[in-house]
Amino acid sequence: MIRAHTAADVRTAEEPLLAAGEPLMDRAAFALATHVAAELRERGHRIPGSVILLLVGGGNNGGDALFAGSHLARRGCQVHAAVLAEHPHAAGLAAARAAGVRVHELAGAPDLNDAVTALARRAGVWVDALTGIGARAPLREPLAGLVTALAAERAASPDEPVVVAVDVPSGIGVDDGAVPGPVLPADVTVTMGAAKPGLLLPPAAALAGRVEVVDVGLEGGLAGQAPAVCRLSATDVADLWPLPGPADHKYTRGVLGVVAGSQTYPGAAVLAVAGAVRTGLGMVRYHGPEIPTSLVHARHPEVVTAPGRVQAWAIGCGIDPDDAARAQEMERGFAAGLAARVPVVLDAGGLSLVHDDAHADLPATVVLTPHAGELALLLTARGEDTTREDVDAAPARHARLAAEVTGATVLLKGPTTVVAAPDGPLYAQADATPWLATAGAGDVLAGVLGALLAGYGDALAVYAEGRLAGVPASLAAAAAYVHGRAARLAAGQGTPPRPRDVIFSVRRASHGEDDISRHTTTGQGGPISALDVAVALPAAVAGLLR
Ligand SMILES: NC(=O)C1=CN([C@@H]2O[C@H](COP(=O)(O)OP(=O)(O)OC[C@H]3O[C@@H](n4cnc5c(N)ncnc54)[C@H](O)[C@@H]3O)[C@@H](O)[C@H]2O)[C@@H](O)CC1
Ligand SMILES: [K+]
Repeated sequence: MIRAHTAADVRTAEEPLLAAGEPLMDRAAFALATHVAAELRERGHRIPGSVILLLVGGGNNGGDALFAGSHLARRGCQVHAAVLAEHPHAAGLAAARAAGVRVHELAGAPDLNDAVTALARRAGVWVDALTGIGARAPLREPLAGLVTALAAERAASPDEPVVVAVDVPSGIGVDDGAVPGPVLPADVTVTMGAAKPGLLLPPAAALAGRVEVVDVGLEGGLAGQAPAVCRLSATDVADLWPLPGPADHKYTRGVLGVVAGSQTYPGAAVLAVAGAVRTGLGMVRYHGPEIPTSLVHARHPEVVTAPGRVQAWAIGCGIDPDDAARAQEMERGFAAGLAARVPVVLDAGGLSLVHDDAHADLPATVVLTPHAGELALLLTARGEDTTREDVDAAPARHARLAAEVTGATVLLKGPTTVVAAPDGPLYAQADATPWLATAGAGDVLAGVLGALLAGYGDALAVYAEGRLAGVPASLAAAAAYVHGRAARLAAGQGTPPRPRDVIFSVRRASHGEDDISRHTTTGQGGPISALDVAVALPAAVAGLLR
């Protein structure tokens, strides 16, 4: 699991170490230099003679780069430092000069953008050390204008330079993932001590590239702090996955009640049921009119239509809340789920059930699965005027707000799926592929999540009491992971990139385990349908449990 900690928590953890004279910046700089060298090697460049540009701001972030630059200069690189602050890190500057780094003091220069762009044009690696966790986004001028110019230069450059961000891409919201101004997109972010929330959360996460976490010795200090954002890896999901034992039968494995699909959208029923059945559970009880029931049966003869006890509900895919009969059925399922204190997934039309506060103060075992537009409608209906654009600009904040307003767990769908409970850590899962942006994919996810929640059986009922309210959130993140993994398999892209929790300052050899992700995430893959995703689920789960 990747655990991201806020800037304040990182500072608290580093304080006693700095007081004890621990060389945190030396470790950070050495690891940074090692990663830059590895990037050069990976692109087939020799390290001696490579041209590197450091973009140096006024704080310790700039200090990291200056010390790293001195290591690289000693390894034969031609290192240029564009120093953009009046008072750069003094010891870092001295070390850089002593090692032969060419220092260009450009603070206040009238032709700043031209001067830095000219240096950038000659460099194969740009190290973004303008600001780190000590800065508040957005970047101020003149750095904002400079970053805009550099981003344009990079996009126009025939052989794009590698951009390595130090700690965070300068200008992102470190704690909230906001992108309120210009940011130079990075290929790699080398982050110190622990991942930061903005490296996992959209929209900033998309600007961070691959994230390498450097162990500078903060782990002990951070162990006592709750992470702000988590990202589950395959191992975490496997640990959460309910496995059938020899004594299990269909009822102990979990039964899911599904209210999905309608005359108008019959396919949603098939897809939600396919998602559930192929994720693995004891039984699906489907509630619906003749069409889509006949379609569901044609594809899944194992589905039962007789009402009875269930351990979870999945409600709302392919249902228009204005369809009175279906709306009534949704309401019945929801009320039954709440009364029995079993988990309920509300998707699509099912979200209308919480547009008013008729069911106030929901338990965290109710999981809402909106996309950005649906979340905006829900928040607006609950008195928090919100547009889709607002949600896209700050997905995590709005998911959390919806969780606080309703009490439920909120899984906000998007290229990065964000899960928020009313409290506890957020989850940010980026396991899928853009090929997954296709009709019906969300119906499959509702089925996956419903099956996983049902698989926990009555055990989850205790969480409805408010204890361990974060468990449904971790299961929702696990469902997003498996859904994304199935999509990648279906698209022919292999398994999701393996998040690397900690990369030690000395990088392992290129055949090491850490390189698995590169081999499995190359190829662009190809188009998939929602049903393809459902079909790939058993293999996705099996691969996970291997
Ligand atoms: N936390 C840790 O354990 C470690 C942190 N280190 C580094 O130290 C960094 C934090 O250093 P600092 O606290 O000095 O702060 P930063 O270097 O992040 O930022 C401070 C500098 O940015 C400028 N600034 C602030 N907001 C700005 C804005 N909106 N626009 C333009 N300029 C702005 C300030 O004037 C100052 O010069 C980390 O990001 C990391 O790179 C490492 O050296 C060692 C270990
Ligand atoms: K930076």
